[in-house]
Amino acid sequence: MGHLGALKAKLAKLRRELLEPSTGAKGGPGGEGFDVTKVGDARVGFVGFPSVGKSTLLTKLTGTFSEAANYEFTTLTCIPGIVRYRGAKIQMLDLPGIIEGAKDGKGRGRQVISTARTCNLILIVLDCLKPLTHKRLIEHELEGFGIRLNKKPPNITFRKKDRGGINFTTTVANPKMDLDAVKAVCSEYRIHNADIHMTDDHDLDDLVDVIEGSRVYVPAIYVINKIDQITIEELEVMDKLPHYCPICAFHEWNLDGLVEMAWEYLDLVRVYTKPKGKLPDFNEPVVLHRQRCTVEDFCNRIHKTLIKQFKYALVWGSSVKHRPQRVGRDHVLHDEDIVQIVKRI
Ligand SMILES: Nc1nc2c(ncn2[C@@H]2O[C@H](COP(=O)(O)OP(=O)(O)OP(=O)(O)O)[C@@H](O)[C@H]2O)c(=O)[nH]1
Ligand SMILES: [K+]
Ligand SMILES: [Mg+2]
Repeated sequence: MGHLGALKAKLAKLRRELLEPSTGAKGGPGGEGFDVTKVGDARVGFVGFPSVGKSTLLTKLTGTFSEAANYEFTTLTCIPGIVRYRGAKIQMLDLPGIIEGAKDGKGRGRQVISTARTCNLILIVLDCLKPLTHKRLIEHELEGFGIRLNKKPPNITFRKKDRGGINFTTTVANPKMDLDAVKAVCSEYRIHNADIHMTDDHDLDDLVDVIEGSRVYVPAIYVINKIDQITIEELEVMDKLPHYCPICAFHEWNLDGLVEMAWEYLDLVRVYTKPKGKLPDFNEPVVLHRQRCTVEDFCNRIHKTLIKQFKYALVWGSSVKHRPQRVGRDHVLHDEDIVQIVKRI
């Protein structure tokens, strides 16, 4: 296991070097995405092999035209569109097709994957006639670029020290890694003193991720397109797989289902503002992400300086017992709460 740890760490270091712009033999900034401004409340990127139907999907979902044709690499740049759903504005990005080796500089692969890193959700678009092989290849490309799909950041705390050697503690009964392996990984990174504590059963890859840093954890949906070409029996099998969403972009089958699923995966929280003495504004919710949805986050979205004048907030909704209830800035809001900010005078 120690040997494996050392190898995994070596591999991760080599991968990182390969991706660093300075070492790119072909020149040019390797790690840069397309120059498209982030707008709206969340960003969703379409990643897939050429001609799986990404542009057809963008056009049908957003009404923004993106050229579609039956030859590969029809799309050569990033085409943004917007979907309005439940009061939120969701930016959708059609991207050029990627091929094997994309992350290492093939085609526009790096630009595509760098842009995918900036998304709150990735739609991996697959042609239902060859989904499994393509799925693995795309996952491999994204993972090689530090993107972790449908995964939480590992529950490993890592603290470097000046002395005392490597300390590995865990609450897990039969952990997937032992002290030797942890030491081997650390020594690859020339770390000889550190406290490492693990609460969930993670593996060596997760440890390497924690030490390497700069990983992004993004939800993903496997969008199985062109289901007009398969039988109902085949469709039923695919429909049951986790994170799968079968559609037919061309005939607009199950696009509602896809948007609904995207909404769930984005995990957004809508908060309605209520000016004093007036009815709440239900048309323009403030949209927050579930991980950052305190009253303070809400204030910061309305105005930079609002929190400085903040006295307390009145909240109506499922996050409180009374209606309204007085809460402080740390209070965590729920979807569809109504908030009135009371300022200091
Ligand atoms: N049968 C069928 N064909 C589809 C469907 N969606 C798209 N297509 C066709 O597939 C071909 C490729 O579609 P595009 O939308 O250009 O695919 P893309 O993924 O954007 O392709 P690139 O930009 O080249 O990477 C076109 O001929 C589309 O008409 C579908 O649901 N069913
Ligand atoms: K195409
Ligand atoms: Mg396209």
